[in-house]
Amino acid sequence: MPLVLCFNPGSNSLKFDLIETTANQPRASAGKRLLTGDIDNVGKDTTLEITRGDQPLHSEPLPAGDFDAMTTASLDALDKLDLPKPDLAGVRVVHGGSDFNAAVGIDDEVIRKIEARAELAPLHNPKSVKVIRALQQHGSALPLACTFDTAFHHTLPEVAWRYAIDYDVANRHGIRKYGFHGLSHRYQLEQFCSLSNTAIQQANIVTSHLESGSSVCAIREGRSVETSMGFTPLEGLMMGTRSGSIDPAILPYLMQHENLSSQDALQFLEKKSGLLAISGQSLDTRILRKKTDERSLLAMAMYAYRVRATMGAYLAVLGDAQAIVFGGGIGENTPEVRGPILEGLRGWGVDVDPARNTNVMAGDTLLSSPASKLAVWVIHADEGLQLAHECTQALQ
Ligand SMILES: Nc1ncnc2c1ncn2[C@@H]1O[C@H](COP(=O)(O)OP(=O)(O)O)[C@@H](O)[C@H]1O
Ligand SMILES: CC(=O)OP(=O)(O)O
Ligand SMILES: [Mg+2]
Repeated sequence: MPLVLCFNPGSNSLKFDLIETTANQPRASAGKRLLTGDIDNVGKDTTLEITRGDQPLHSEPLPAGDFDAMTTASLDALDKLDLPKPDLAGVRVVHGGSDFNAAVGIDDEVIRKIEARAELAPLHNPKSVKVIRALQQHGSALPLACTFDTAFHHTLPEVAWRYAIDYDVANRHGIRKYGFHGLSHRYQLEQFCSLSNTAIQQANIVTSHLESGSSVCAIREGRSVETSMGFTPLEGLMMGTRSGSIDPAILPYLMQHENLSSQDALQFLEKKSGLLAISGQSLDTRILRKKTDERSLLAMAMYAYRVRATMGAYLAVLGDAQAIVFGGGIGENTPEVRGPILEGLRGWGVDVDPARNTNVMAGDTLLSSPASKLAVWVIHADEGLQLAHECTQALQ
């Protein structure tokens, strides 16, 4: 019964879980979560919250610090609680490039490769390295493994991963679509198959991971064949603070007319765009869904519109699909976003009672009616369970 301590450094948050797995469990959802920890808004004064189910175990204010300091504070807090000792630790890494198609044990060479990809995932990869270094220095001497968002998308066909730019330049620089949120899309796929009694090889579905970072994935016969994030996690949908896809000509135009360096321009698109830029108030849909001012409503409508347009495109990619799945903090908990998407997909045979959509918040639920040609599921996209599962397999 390996006990796995998993760290998930996101763009804004550090989440961790203590999860009991079994060496030969069939899928991630078989893992058992003993507790979960959450530090939101890393970089500002913040709070570490540790909970077991709904029960608070520990709450501690933390001064502003980076992801290494947050990891050390989490490990210290866990040491003080009377808990069984973990057997291994796992870390989510966003960008593994073409180097990794499965979870691996961590050594210096793995860390070097993660660092080499930092330029392509500046909001993520450096944070994973900070978490890994803090784990190595903590003295608990846990075996360490990591797993990669990009791994699930290794099956993309070339028509999907290749950009229509100079063939040789693209090859020389490894410029291609990699795709992200693979832990979440894989978890949703396997959970959909388990709940609907579908064999993985027969699953043709569209999954969505809708949070601060957001992406959609088309899955044919159980394999990722198209996804909305690309060379970096900036492409695709509108996100909390990220623009998603825009006309690339906007970038040099902005650099010239707003006098921005390439780094400033990237910051503009990664940190100062998305829901935050349009609403002018918040990147968080928990706040925006309660607002009634014009710009907050526009931000929510634009977010939903882009998900709907991408899901529609991916239904065309698949040709024939059984289901769409909503996952992630927004996908699971925001009927205001799901509503216009479901309305827009009526022509594909989606039949969901609007009252049912309004009432479903979280949990693994079939949203659509039995008459719906395309099933609609809400599935709790549990990156922690997937991380624990994959890291256990890597260190077996
Ligand atoms: N319970 C919830 N209800 C509604 N929205 C949520 C909920 N939890 C998260 N969200 C949405 O997801 C976002 C946080 O995403 P998260 O994945 O925690 O961030 P990160 O990008 O750091 O991984 C919030 O800003 C909010 O828009
Ligand atoms: C890849 C990515 O955007 O991750 P997150 O949603 O955790 O920021
Ligand atoms: Mg996340």
